[in-house]
Amino acid sequence: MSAEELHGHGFGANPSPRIVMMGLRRGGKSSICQVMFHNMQPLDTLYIESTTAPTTSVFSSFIDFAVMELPGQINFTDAMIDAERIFSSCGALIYVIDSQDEYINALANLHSIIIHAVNANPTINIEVFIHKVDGLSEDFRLDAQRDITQRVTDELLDDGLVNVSISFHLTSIFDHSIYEAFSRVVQKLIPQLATLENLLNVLCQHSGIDKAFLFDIGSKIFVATDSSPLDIPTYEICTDFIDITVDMNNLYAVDRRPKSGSRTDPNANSNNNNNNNHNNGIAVNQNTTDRPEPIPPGRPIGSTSRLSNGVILYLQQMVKGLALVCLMRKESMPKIALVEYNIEFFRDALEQLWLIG
Ligand SMILES: Nc1nc2c(ncn2[C@@H]2O[C@H](COP(=O)(O)OP(=O)(O)OP(=O)(O)O)[C@@H](O)[C@H]2O)c(=O)[nH]1
Repeated sequence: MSAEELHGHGFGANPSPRIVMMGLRRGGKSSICQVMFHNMQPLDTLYIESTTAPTTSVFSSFIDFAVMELPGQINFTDAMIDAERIFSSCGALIYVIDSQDEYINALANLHSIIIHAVNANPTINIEVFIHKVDGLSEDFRLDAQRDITQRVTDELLDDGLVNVSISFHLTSIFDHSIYEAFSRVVQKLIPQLATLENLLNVLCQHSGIDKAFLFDIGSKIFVATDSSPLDIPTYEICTDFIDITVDMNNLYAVDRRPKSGSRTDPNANSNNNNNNNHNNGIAVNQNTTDRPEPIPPGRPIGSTSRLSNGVILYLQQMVKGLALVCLMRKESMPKIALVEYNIEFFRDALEQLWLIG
């Protein structure tokens, strides 16, 4: 792979901050990108072909991201590969390790990549995905994490690299762990994160909400959450609730496109500009003409549901394809008008933050 090939695949043309994804062959990089950003079913990744050239996935959320996957065989000793150019303007390096395979070679490869990355960009976040943990028992997962963390940090210390920002995540495309890990990676790159968390804390405190998330509806990455403890089952319930809400909205959405011959609705157009990337699931295509037209988004999605244990789930779409998802106890339900009143303030604050951000 030449430097031209590397840079010809969108590096430099895409919105920042960028995330670079690397790792040995068959580690699971393409599968992660396909499942996260292209809605591929995890089982279908079995048939993915090996990546031979860099590929970029762009997704637009509170801020815009480009995730670039580099092929497993990239070699930084090749004079044509310019590590400075790859890493200098990227926010995070995700390194994917196949935990079901012998990982000693992967650790050596990771170490040399960290050295190149940190030399080019000392503030880069190194995110190690200990991947495919669905095939390991709970004990083995923790052992693998402990062993990999120990080996990687020892080697960095030996090289005098003490200030490297490095995190380790146990991941699998077969459960929600990959979404949680990616959320953590993305959150570190959002400059307004502390403000978003503060806003969510204030909203929870004043509205009887136990837990609140700000989700990107398209990718199900959570952009921020309040400071109360987070457990995976809660996160899973929220992502399932988003899926159900979007599906239900599809069923009952109104086609707001102007009828043929009628004048274009200017509001529909301006809505479309704002939400173009995130209108999946907001309106159904009922067009009967030959060429499918882009569908302007309908009303923002929203729904409330009560679980069998009495917990209330509440979802409201906010700006930029983001959704606020809250969990409340049933005692908060009589105060739902207050909750919704406070959420309107939250939405205003979010709009202002987005406009000035
Ligand atoms: N069990 C399990 N298998 C996975 C997981 N993620 C990916 N795989 C499988 O791993 C294999 C390799 O995945 P790829 O996504 O092609 O790996 P890659 O790192 O992109 O490989 P190259 O393109 O060769 O660099 C596929 O058969 C996937 O189905 C996971 O979380 N668990």
